[in-house]
Amino acid sequence: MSPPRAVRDSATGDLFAALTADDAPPPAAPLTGDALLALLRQWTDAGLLRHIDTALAALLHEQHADSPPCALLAAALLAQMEGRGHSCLPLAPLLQSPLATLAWPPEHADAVDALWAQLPASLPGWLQALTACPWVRTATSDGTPLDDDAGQPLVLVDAAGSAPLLYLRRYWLHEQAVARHITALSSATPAAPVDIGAARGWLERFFAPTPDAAPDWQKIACALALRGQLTLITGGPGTGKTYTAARLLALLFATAAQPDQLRVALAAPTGKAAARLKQSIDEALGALQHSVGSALDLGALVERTGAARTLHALLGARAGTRHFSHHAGNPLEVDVLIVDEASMVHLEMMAALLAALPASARLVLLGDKDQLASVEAGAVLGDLCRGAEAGRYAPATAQWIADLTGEILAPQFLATGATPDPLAQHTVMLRASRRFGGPIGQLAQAVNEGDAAAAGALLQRGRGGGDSGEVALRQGGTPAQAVQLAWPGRAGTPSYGGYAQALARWQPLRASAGQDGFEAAHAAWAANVLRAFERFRLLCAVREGDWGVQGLNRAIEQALAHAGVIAQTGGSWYAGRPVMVTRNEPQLGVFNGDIGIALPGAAPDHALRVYFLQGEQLRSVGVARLAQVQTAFAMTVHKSQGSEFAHAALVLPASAGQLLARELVYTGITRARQAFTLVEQHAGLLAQAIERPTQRASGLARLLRR
Ligand SMILES: Nc1ncnc2c1ncn2[C@@H]1O[C@H](COP(=O)(O)OP(=O)(O)OP(=O)(O)O)[C@@H](O)[C@H]1O
Repeated sequence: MSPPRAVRDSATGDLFAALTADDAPPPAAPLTGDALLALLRQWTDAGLLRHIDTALAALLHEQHADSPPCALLAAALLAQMEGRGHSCLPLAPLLQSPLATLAWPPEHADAVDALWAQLPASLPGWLQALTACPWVRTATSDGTPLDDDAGQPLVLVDAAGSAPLLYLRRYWLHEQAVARHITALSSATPAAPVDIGAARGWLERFFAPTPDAAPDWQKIACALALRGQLTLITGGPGTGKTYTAARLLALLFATAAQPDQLRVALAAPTGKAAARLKQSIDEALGALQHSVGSALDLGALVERTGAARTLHALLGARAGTRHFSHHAGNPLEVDVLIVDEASMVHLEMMAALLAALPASARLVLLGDKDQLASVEAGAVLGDLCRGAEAGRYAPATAQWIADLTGEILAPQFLATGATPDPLAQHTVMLRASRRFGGPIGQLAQAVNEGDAAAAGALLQRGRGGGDSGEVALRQGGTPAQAVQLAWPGRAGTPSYGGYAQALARWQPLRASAGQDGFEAAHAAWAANVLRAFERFRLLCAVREGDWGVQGLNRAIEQALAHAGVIAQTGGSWYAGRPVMVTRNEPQLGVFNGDIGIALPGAAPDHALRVYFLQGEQLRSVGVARLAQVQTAFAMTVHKSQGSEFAHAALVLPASAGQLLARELVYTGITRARQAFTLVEQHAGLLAQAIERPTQRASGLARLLRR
C-alpha cells in the first residue's frame, strides 16, 4: 500500500474531502466513527456502497458509540460484499488489495489509501478491534463459537493457519448448516446393501460400450450414486447431465427393494429449468424403455416421478416470508431428489433444501460449476465441485467403480494424499459435450480456459452455420446493432421475427371468437407466441444505460412499435409484452424468473392476460394481478441461466466494468443452441472479461475439506 497522499483530483476529490481539509496532510487526530460514517455516505453517493451497507455501519455506531472505526468500516464493506454475492469478507485480501477485493475502479485508490493510512496497519490490529466489539461473535474455522450467542449481527471466523473471514450472522449460519448436511450426506451409506452383480448388469444394459478409451463418466456417476446418498454431477452444456440422471433413476428403481414405493422428486431453481428437466428425463426414460424392453417398467417410474417443480414450490414457499413449509421438522416426502441447474442455487436456498431433506433420502445435484454463480450470495455448486476435473478418487472408490462398471481409472484421476476428500468420492465431472461440438462449443471452451486469443479468433472468423451452429461478432457502433439482431434480425438466424409473425395471427383468430373451437385455437396460438419468443434473446451484462437491459428493452419496443408489431398504449401493458416475473407469487403459481407474454385473453372482452408455458401446460394470470415484472426482450445473463435459445446475442458494454467476467461470457455463450452473436461496444472488452475469472469469497470449501 502506498503512503497517504493529499491528492484531490477531479475523480476523487469529493471522496477525499471528509478525511483531509484542503490539500493538507492527513490530520494527526485519530479517525472518529462520525468521520468514518461521513466518508461512507460520500462513498454511497459515489455508488461504491449501497445505502444499506452504510446503514449497517451507522446502526452499529449508534448502538455502540465506542465501536472502532475499522470495525464499522468492515461491517459496511461486508454488507457490500454480500450484495455482490460473496458469503463473507476475507480480511487479509481486504487489507492487502482493497480495490480488487471490493471491485472498485482504480480511480478510487487515493481515497482508499488515505483512509487505510488511518486504520490499523496490520491484520492483528483489525482482528483485535473486531473481537472487542460486542456486536461481533467469534468462532473457529470449524464453526465452534468462542463466545456466547448474544444475537451478534456479525461473526468473525478466525483460526490459526487459516485466513480470517467476517460474516453476516445469517450467512455464517447457512454456511455452517450446508457444511454439516453435506458432510453427513457424503459419509452416509444407503440402508440396503447393493447387489453388485445385479447393478453391474443393469449398467451394462443402460450404457452402450464407449468406442474410445476415455472413461464413461456417465456410467461412473450412476455407479457412485448407488454407493452413497449424495451425487454431484457437473459438466458443461450438452454433456449429458440429465441423460445420466435418467439412467441413475432407472438404476435406483431397478435395484430398489420396493420399486413401487420409491418416491422421486425433480426440482430446479426456475420454472423453465424444472420443465426442461422433466421433459429431458421423460424423453431419456422413454428411449431407455425401448432398449431395456419388458425387463423394467420405466413407465411406472415416470408416473412415480410426477411433475418437476421449482425449489420454492417444492419446499412450500410462504408468501411474504423467507420461510418454507418443509424444514427439518416437516421434511419432504421423498427418497430421491434430483435438482438441476444447481449452480443457480444460492447459499440460503441450499441450506433450506438440505434441512428439509429426510435423513435417508438421496440427493443428486446437476449443474455446470463454471457458470455464473447464483444472483444471491453463495457459490455452492462451485464450492462443492472445486477440483472436479481431477477426480481424486480414493482406492476404495476406484475399486467400487471397477466392480460396477469395469472402468479402471487412470492414475491421474486417483487421490494423491493420505486422506482423500470425502466429497470427491461423490462427484463426477462429465467432459464430452454431445451438443456443442461446433464453433459455439469451441468458443465456450476457449472462454472457460481463459484463452482470450482463441476466443477472439473464433469470433473473428465467424465460422459455422448449419447444424454445427454459428458464431458472429459485432464490434463498435451503437446499441442499435444489438436491436437489429432482435428485430428485424439477420437473414437465416433466429430473431424476434418469428414472435412477430405469431403475434400477427391474433387478428384472424379474433374474427373467429365465439365460434366452436375458438378456445382451443386461442390456447394453441398463445403457446405458439411463447415458443416463437423463446427462439431469441438479447443478453446483457448490466441493467442500466443504453447498453443495458432497460435501454435495450425500450429500444426494441420502439422498433417493434414502429413496425406495427406491438401497439404501445402509453401504459406499461400491451399485447405482446414479454415479461419476467421478479417475485415469487405462489398463490398465482408463478415464480421469480418465469417468463410470460401479455396477450388478449380468450374471454369475450379479450382483456390482457399474461400467458406462461410450463412444460406443455399453458396458464394465464390477469395483468393486474402481476405487479412485480420486467419487460423481457432483453435480460441479464444472470437471469437467463437455466434457459436456452436458438440464437443468443450477448451485449458487452464498456460501462460494465468489473461485471465483465469470464463466467458471465461463458454463461451467455452456453445459452445459445444454433447461433451466438457477441456485440462488443469496442474491441478488447471480451478479452478483458475472459481474463477476469470470479472467485466468490466463501468459507464453505474450507469447511468441507478440513
Ligand atoms: N451417452 C449418450 N449417448 C447418446 N446420447 C447422449 C448421451 N449422453 C447425452 N446424450 C444426448 O445428448 C444431448 C444432451 O444431453 P443432456 O440434455 O442430458 O445434457 P445436459 O448436460 O443435461 O445439457 P444441459 O446443459 O442443457 O442441461 C441429449 O440429446 C442426450 O440425449
